[in-house]
Amino acid sequence: MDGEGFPSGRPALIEAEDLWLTVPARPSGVNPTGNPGGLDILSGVSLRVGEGEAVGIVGPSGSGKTSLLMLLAGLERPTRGRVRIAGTVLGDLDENALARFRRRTTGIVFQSFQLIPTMTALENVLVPLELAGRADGVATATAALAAVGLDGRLGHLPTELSGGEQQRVALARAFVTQPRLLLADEPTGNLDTRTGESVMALMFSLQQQYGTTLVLITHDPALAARCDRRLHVRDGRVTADHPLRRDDP
Ligand SMILES: Nc1ncnc2c1ncn2[C@@H]1O[C@H](COP(=O)(O)OP(=O)(O)OP(=O)(O)O)[C@@H](O)[C@H]1O
Repeated sequence: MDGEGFPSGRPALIEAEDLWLTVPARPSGVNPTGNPGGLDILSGVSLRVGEGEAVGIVGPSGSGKTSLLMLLAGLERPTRGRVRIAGTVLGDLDENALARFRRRTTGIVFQSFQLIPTMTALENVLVPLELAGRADGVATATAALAAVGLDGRLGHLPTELSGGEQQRVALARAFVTQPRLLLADEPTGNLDTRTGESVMALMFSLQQQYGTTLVLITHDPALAARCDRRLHVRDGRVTADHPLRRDDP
């Protein structure tokens, strides 16, 4: 199927149409996708995600999940096709406008936390607030860290925090500007099972509290099952789209 999916009954926050991502063919000339002009990482992916919806993206390693997320984040541009987030077509924006739009609209959480190593927990969470020109930065960042249970770790550097604590700082940083969209790429991939579960409980709780739209890449079926919908990606295509939790009939 083409990934248009089930109507969620909510206004769309993400509308992606016929996304292709093609990279130059490998020097060996061997190209499993059969495109002589290059290697198709994504092949005509279309999807709509409703405001406030949580979508789990599952699929084999190398199927294109992270690449799709990068296009939705505007961190990569598609070779063909269009991404519209909250009514804005990302391809219409130059790099500066795109960065501003992303700061206003999108939070991102990665498997490897991606905290700035020379900054304390508080300073890491302050970064998006300062970029947004917020005068209330310290109080807001402190409250965000308290909300993830880290009010006792404000002055700690990432190396002085456990993996679960680092990911909670990353969640605080992602949510502190209350973005409409949160993109998460295997956020529990580097955590043990129990820590991963508590980080995920926190992420879903913040997502529901703020009504954030969530796109979550995961290899964990239990995590995908906590989403409203589950998209299967295989060989650069969306091959199935299942409604789950709240949209179940
Ligand atoms: N810039 C690039 N140049 C060439 N190939 C790339 C590039 N980026 C990604 N790929 C290839 O595209 C395919 C999809 O990669 P992607 O990281 O999106 O997969 P994934 O589904 O997220 O995998 P995983 O579950 O292992 O993280 C892979 O085969 C990868 O090697």
